[in-house]
Amino acid sequence: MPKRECLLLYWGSSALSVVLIRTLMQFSLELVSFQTHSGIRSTPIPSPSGGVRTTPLFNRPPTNEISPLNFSEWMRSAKQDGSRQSGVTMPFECNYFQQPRPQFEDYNMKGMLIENSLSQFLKHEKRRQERNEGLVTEVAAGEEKKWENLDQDFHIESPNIHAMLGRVYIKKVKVEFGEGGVRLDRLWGRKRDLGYILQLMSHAARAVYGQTHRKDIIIIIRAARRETILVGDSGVGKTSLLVQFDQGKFIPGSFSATVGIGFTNKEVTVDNVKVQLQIWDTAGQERFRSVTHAYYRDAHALLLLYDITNKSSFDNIRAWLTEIHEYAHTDVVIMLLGNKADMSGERAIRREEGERLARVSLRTATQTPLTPRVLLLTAVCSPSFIQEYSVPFMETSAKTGVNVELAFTAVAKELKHRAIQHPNEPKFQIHKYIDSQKEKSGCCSYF
Ligand SMILES: Nc1nc2c(ncn2[C@@H]2O[C@H](COP(=O)(O)OP(=O)(O)OP(=O)(O)O)[C@@H](O)[C@H]2O)c(=O)[nH]1
Repeated sequence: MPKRECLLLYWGSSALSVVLIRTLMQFSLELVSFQTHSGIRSTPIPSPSGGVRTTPLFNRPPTNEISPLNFSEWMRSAKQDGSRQSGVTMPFECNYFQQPRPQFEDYNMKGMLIENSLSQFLKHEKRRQERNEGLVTEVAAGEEKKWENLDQDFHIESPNIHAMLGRVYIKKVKVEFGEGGVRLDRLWGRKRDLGYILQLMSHAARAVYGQTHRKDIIIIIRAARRETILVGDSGVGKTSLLVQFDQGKFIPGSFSATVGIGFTNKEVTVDNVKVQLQIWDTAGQERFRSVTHAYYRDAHALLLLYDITNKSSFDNIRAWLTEIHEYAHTDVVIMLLGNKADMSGERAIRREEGERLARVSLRTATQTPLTPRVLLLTAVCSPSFIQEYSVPFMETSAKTGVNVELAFTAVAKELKHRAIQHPNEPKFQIHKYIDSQKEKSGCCSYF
């Protein structure tokens, strides 16, 4: 197959880039990788090539805006620039999306170019795989030292690309260029195979260059942090739960309702892999509902809270599930939490009631009312059936911290396993994990 140039555009996920880079190299595509990055919603630019030095590739940032249409020219002029160095990355501003697009307008785009460092990049990735460390963020978090002694010639050995891509969770793919361009969006939240990726690439190429120019291929992928959203009635303790998880403290005192929505970034290490959680704290009050709906769409996980001392917050869980069903993606991880477990003296909802609600919160229960038939159905189902289809449940206390860490860690584990399950690895059983951890910590003795 002849060599072809490829421009890979993506932002948010270094893991995904590794997989795509490997794929593209398989197809003899000469690769130039370019990563865009959200400057507002995340921490400083993660280097997809880990510890590659960040010496500027060029003395000055490119004056012209880079786009698929002027990319070759841009590269040519860049190569003539005497200041070019090898094996480096360079962050630069990229105002790539010129037209207002609501979902992107808050992004301050930054980019980085990885070029000669690619072989090192892949070597690093291979080592990581050998250590069975999965594909998540180590590349981004890599240390400079690891790069020092790597030799240059690297071969991709038996890359199980199909299997790897099968496990990649492409959150949203968007290809949209100028007039007459192809627009491929609303593809988020699905696992895609190699055939699909290649199809997408060819669509993109056609959109930009037409049938006759198939030289360059452009992919734009958004694969962000694992977004987790806290939902539930006002006053159930969503903000307090997040503060407890993030800062390990509980701030007692007068209750001030959340206005709109806020978020916290938190890194959780599961099985030696760092998972970046972006946790969104929503306002429980009805008047903010339309704001929060917009965020459901991008959620990987939803923590649905009620207050064990407040019956109506429990009764409203069904309404929340209906909303989730309507606005969130079908793959979303849902966990039911009965908060304020420290206030057992004022308990209005027994723990078993929470457990039962979680059981009948089967995927279908979001559409089906809780009729006696549904209850009967779940009552006669085997434990394994229930484990597979029920929503994980636990009681928490944002005040004492009971089960708070566990709730988020379980979600992070589930998301990590969904994204990068190794072929020989058994499926992660979130219910079993929660049960085992609860037993270990002896957390629930006072429930
Ligand atoms: N005892 C006890 N009080 C809690 C707990 N969690 C929250 N609270 C209290 O409950 C009140 C409401 O907590 P918030 O965390 O603000 O509730 P919220 O769900 O974020 O409310 P909205 O922002 O309106 O949606 C505050 O006074 C908290 O101190 C808990 O686990 N135990």
